[in-house]
Amino acid sequence: MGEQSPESARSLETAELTKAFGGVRALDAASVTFQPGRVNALIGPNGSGKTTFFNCVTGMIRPDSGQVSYRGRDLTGRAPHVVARAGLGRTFQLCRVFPRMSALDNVLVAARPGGLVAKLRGAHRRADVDRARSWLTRLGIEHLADVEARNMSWGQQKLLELAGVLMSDPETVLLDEPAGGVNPALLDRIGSLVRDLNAEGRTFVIVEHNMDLVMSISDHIVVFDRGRPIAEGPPSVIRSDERVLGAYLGV
Ligand SMILES: Nc1ncnc2c1ncn2[C@@H]1O[C@H](COP(=O)(O)OP(=O)(O)OP(=O)(O)O)[C@@H](O)[C@H]1O
Repeated sequence: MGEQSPESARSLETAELTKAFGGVRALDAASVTFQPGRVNALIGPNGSGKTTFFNCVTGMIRPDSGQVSYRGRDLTGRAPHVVARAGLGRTFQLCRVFPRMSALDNVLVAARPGGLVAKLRGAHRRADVDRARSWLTRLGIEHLADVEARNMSWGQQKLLELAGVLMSDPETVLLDEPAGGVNPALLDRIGSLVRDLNAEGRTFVIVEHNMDLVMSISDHIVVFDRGRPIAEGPPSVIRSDERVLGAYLGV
């Protein structure tokens, strides 16, 4: 990917990333750069390839061709735990938590690959427990530490999943529809949390349909249509871009 500036040496980049499902080109030679230190958003109409992009970047599915690199390191087709260890954390559109485990245990189990084994042995490290509690506190759900995830609201479960991701201290966090199905109060909390975590040095890439949230928290927006970027820039530019409007209207 040529000579790199210090910024791009730390960025998340894809080059010509392509993935087809049968006859559908979910990703069509998508070349994207997400700079470090920003709140980046990835938006686009339904079916434009956003989740497939996340899945290819995080090793959930293997692209047919093209490359994924992070901080100058080639991560193409690497397993999810390798991608996570490289500093990329991720939440899912359909939030992934263990429904019959307490909130605290969910965060502890997410902390490390051996977390579930440690849980079964009842042998969590004190330092991990303290850290898990402090993330629950930071996300405003410490009062639910002993509540089973299935008894928490959808929005609270999303915060819980995020707490688990943050336990691994990722430098970059990929959020898949953080606002989906979340009530307005919690939405505000998620928005300010993302901004605060970003101010502390964490990079975000957020797939989101809630345009109010996207426009209010993003520094940089990439717009997908039919599996590839069609526009990018700050919210002020994206808001008035005719290609973006056209993509959403299907013209
Ligand atoms: N596992 C799969 N099998 C078959 N087709 C798939 C699969 N995953 C995605 N697709 C197709 O690939 C295209 C891109 O889907 P993708 O979920 O990546 O889009 P998206 O932008 O995330 O959509 P949404 O905003 O609705 O979540 C769609 O046409 C979708 O139907």
